[in-house]
Amino acid sequence: MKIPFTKMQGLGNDFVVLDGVRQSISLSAEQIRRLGDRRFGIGFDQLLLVEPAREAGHDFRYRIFNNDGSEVEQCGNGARCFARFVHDQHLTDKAEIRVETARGVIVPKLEADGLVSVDMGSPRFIPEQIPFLAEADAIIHPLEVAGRTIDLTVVSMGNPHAVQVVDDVDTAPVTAIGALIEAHPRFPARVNAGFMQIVSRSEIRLRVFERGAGETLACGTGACAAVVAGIRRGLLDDTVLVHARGGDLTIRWQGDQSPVLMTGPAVTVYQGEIAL
Ligand SMILES: N[C@H](CCC[C@H](N)C(=O)O)C(=O)O
Repeated sequence: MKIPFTKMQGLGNDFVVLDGVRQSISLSAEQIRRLGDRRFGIGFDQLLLVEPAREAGHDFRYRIFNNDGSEVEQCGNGARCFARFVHDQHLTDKAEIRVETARGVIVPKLEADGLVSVDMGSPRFIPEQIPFLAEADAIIHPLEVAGRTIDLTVVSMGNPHAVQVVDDVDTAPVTAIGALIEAHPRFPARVNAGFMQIVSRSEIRLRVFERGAGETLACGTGACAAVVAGIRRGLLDDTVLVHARGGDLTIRWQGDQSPVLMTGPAVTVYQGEIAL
């Protein structure tokens, strides 16, 4: 069976996007892994599947699969590419769309300047909501990793994030320590590991070792989680420029249960079709 696909990227975090509205698509984890293979398949960090909404008042459903085939709750860079895709494919003419995800509704909006802004919903901190094994919410949770104690701030943006502050992201042990945090037993569903360097109260540099994908050039939910973590720690103001290795995002959060707002690019690279 041949299926059409669109290759997209948000700050170098790359995606294959499939239209599950005009055609019913069901892929096994093995098929997703094969499509995601950068030599034997198309290659992507995540696969995004667009589906019809299940509830009235919503425009679409959005499913996200990591490169390792795992289905996950949320993807920030993917949300911007999703919005660009459904607009360019004429699946909607709305600039602002309401999208169902596994953990709530997000609202991407195509901006006049070509960027895409997304209301990513409110962050969650209660350990069971991350999920993270801990007695109670705390701004900093010490975690034993490879004989070291690392101070983590844990945040759910629908998907789980563990954020630490480092002096220099360029020299931080992202691959070695990120992999150990991702698989740490206190994160029963694994976790995305963020490494944040504070440049000023309105600017950070960030690298993320993503659950199920390894280090990516940018992580949208990781940027949201890092800014929320920095604000909770009293290190950042409510609007922050985030420098990822693939480019910049602007993240805004005004605390408590207010939503996290993310703005950044979404780019179509090419279209193709592939035999499954
Ligand atoms: N690896 C993530 C999903 C993709 C998130 C990232 N690509 C983003 O832009 O938010 C997870 O397993 O929760």
